Amino acid sequence: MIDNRFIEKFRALETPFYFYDFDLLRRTLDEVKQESNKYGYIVHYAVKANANDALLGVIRDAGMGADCVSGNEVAKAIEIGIPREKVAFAGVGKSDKEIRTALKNDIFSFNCESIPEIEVIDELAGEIGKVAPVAIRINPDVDPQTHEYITTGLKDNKFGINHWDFDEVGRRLRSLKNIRLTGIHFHIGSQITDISVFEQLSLKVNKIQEWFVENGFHLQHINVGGGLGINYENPEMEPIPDFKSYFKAFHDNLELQPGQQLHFELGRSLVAQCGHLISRVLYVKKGLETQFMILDAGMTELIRPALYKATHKATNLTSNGELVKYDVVGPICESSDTFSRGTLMPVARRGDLVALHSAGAYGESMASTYNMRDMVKSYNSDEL
Ligand SMILES: Cc1ncc(COP(=O)(O)O)c(C=O)c1O
Ligand SMILES: N[C@@H](CCCC[NH3+])C(=O)O
Repeated sequence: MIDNRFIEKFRALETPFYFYDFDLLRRTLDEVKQESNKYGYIVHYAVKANANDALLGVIRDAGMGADCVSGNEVAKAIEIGIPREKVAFAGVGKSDKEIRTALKNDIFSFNCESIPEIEVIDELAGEIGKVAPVAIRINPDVDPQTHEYITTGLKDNKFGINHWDFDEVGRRLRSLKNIRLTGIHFHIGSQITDISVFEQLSLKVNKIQEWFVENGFHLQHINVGGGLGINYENPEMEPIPDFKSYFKAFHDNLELQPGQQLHFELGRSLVAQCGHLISRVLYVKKGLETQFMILDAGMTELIRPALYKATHKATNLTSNGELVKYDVVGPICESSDTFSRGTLMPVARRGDLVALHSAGAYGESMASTYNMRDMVKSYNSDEL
């Protein structure tokens, strides 16, 4: 999964660090463009998945737009050179400062998540004599069949506007002068591996679109968010996700009006498999019934296992000895700082390099300095 020439380079580097394989990233972006172009669909990148500068540069060079969830993400996308007319801003709690940043930058769309938010955007746009382009984020109540913490489109989730508020939204859209409705937006969750979920979403979108048409609203675009999952258990079998089936699910089920554009905001499926967290074995220690492999990387660098009990396949890059069962853990002062339990891996020694795979999405972007640790570094295949 990681070319030997890079492993040789890793030996001289201080760990832990993220390593991004930009060749795989470019191939993934080529594939997503090829499959989405078949239907004229437009793909944006969800910056929250990974805002690493070099990685964002590759995304920009691929011509993608950016889905942002904070004022700083909006500013970063624009600073990196993503055209402002391809930048969208979502999020349930946009602050006045963040809204002003986005207004100042004349972004493509504010994806609005509540009636009070629409009113504030109207007010702040009015103060500077602008009309803000607004897409209404709708909660379609579709179960994405994923972890409850990354489920976002069920009716009791905090995200989006529910159907019982549509009439009220319609009144605001007609009366407020400093906003302009451009589209509707959905995002039902992340790490979705059952394609039929996207078929269900498409059918719900058709129904919801009917309401807007019946009420005299024209929608230039529909944004169905992101969510396509990846193979964490066997990343080597599926380095590039099945974009073909993904886009086809929408094409076969979602009815667009003439001239209407369908937008996507993919995060994980674009960047997860190109990223690996590289660490060293600090100690191997005997537990009651197990052996602990204690790495110099922990939940500060990759929080997903601690937060969602997520799996990241681990490989010892420098040992091919006999297989031993390990609990692979980090150095942080929390019992949840555990990457996996009872994992069969080649016998480990102090100093071995261990990679945690599929870590390009929600790895570095969720890293912290808890326990006063250093912020994790990163390298990519272009520079090594
Ligand atoms: C509004 C929005 N769009 C897009 C994404 C990207 O999702 P994913 O990484 O699952 O493709 C997210 C994160 O879940 C999101 O909250
Ligand atoms: N951070 C989550 C994804 C959340 C997506 C944002 N809505 C993960 O690591 O899987």
